[in-house]
Amino acid sequence: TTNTSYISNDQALNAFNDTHFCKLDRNDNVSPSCNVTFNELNAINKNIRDDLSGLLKSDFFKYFRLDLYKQCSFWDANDGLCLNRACSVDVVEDWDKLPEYWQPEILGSFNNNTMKEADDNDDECKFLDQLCQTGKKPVNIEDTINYCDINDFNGKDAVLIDLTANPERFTGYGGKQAGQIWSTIYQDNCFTIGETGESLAKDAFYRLVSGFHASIGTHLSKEYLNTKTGKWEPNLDLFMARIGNFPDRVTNMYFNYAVVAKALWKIQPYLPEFSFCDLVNKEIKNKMDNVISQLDTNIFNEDLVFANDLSLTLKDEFRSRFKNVTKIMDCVQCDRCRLWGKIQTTGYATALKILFEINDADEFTKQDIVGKLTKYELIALLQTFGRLSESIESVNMFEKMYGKRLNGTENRLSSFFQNNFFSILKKAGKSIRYTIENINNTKQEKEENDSSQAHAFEDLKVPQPKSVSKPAAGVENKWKKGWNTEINNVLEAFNFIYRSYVDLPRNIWKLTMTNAYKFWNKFIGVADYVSEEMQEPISYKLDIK
Ligand SMILES: Cc1cc2nc3c(=O)[nH]c(=O)nc-3n(C[C@H](O)[C@H](O)[C@H](O)COP(=O)(O)OP(=O)(O)OC[C@H]3O[C@@H](n4cnc5c(N)ncnc54)[C@H](O)[C@@H]3O)c2cc1C
Repeated sequence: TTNTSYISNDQALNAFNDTHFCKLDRNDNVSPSCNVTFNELNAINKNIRDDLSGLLKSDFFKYFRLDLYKQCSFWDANDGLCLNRACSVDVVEDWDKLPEYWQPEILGSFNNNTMKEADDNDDECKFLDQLCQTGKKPVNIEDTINYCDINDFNGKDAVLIDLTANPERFTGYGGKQAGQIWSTIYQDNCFTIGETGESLAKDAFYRLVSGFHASIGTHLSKEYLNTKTGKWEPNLDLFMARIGNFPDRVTNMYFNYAVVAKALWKIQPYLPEFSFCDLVNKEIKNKMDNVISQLDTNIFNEDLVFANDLSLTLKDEFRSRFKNVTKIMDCVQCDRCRLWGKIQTTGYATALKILFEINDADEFTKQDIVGKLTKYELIALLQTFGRLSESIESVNMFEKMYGKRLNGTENRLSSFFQNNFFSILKKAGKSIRYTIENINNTKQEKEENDSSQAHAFEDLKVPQPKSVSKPAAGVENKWKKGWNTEINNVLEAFNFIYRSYVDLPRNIWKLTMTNAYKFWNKFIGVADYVSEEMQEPISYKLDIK
């Protein structure tokens, strides 16, 4: 069910006492299988951001090829079609602007059923489903090591998509259909093998799915369509309702980051053998090297996942279940969501293949597996890492927004508590007390002075001066000051009451609009969203001095 994105006064007051965003200790390790803390991953991510973004925008990595309209094999998916413009994908039509290796005549070879066959005379760049390895030819792709269906990318109905023109963001897709996809994916975690003692594999599977889900939620919260302004902007409330209030979901995104990062780290030794076609080869390799050299082996320990006798059978089950997850993407009824869903599940599938299939293998098999990686698996791997990198950056951005809001709330609340009517009365009480106390003190001081003088004169045996009957000038001033304070306090209190009445219609209007928004969103079936301004608790809006 959708969590409400409205922050009530009570919640804000609780938040006032609880400044710990996501309730995570950033110095803790991300998981038992990751020897790295949240802070360390944040630091790594900061260092690689620029190179990674540059890489993903390069001509080599920014295009993806996919059969977007593959039949959903799980159920009749005619239900819940997303008709929003934001759900659609723009496919490439102006081919002239594309680099040579994406031209239709070269791409045309994809539609050829013989494309996977080795051909000694072929230009290496034409083997676009393989990584164009120099001196190596594509070989038969075995399906016993794959965690996804790698044929999704070379079917005759596959289209080429510029990912930079189709960013993953809020689409309005949701409701029963999206819920059905997610629950089917989570149900895939019901392993039949290794009920006991193998919880790490199940745990890893759940974390992968949940981290993927949370990462999507983070992107759609970061690029949310503000229907009032027509601008794409971050929506803190949506983020908190979907992810920020669930530390485990945030953790699972970091876990996924560690998994994919480790897979990239593992292919680094083979990087010199990759050939990304002459034009971009050097530049891409340099950038990839810059990114991967910031990672290290401690990020994730894949050896722990399948660690006992059951491991082989469990690994098979894990593989086929994850393959199912990638297939379920065909049932997503929003093109843009399906595209990014497919890319990311393929990215995770590729990471799992690299992590688990080359683990105990000899050097020849390792090279063979990495050598057989298809271009689309590599693009998906890097793009998925890019998505996770952005998710982590977004978590930190939302944390700052949350802190700012909290400070704002804190100031407004403390200003409210300092200046509300009762405080003013309390202050007034204090100042009355202060005035009376002052008068008493002055009296006491005077008496003490008189008596001490008496003692002194007694000691000196000289006649005592007569006591002064008129109040001293300082006491008179304090009376006057106290009186003025009282008048000011009364005026302030009246002003406050007056402002409350003036603001009342505006607050009633806001309350009505907030509920109308919620009702409308529910009626048209989009996420329960109330615009930022509407969400602001009304009591904060009272501009009390
Ligand atoms: C493959 C796929 C891709 C999508 N891509 C996009 C997109 O690009 N843009 C877009 O706007 N929408 C996208 N959606 C829709 C989006 O994911 C949500 O389904 C939708 O916004 C409705 O959200 P919701 O709050 O109803 O709960 P949902 O996100 O649908 O979640 C259903 C239930 O799962 C549980 N849950 C939620 N998050 C987690 C988590 N991280 N870990 C564990 N449990 C969790 C909660 O109990 C929740 O009620 C996509 C959906 C799918 C299936």
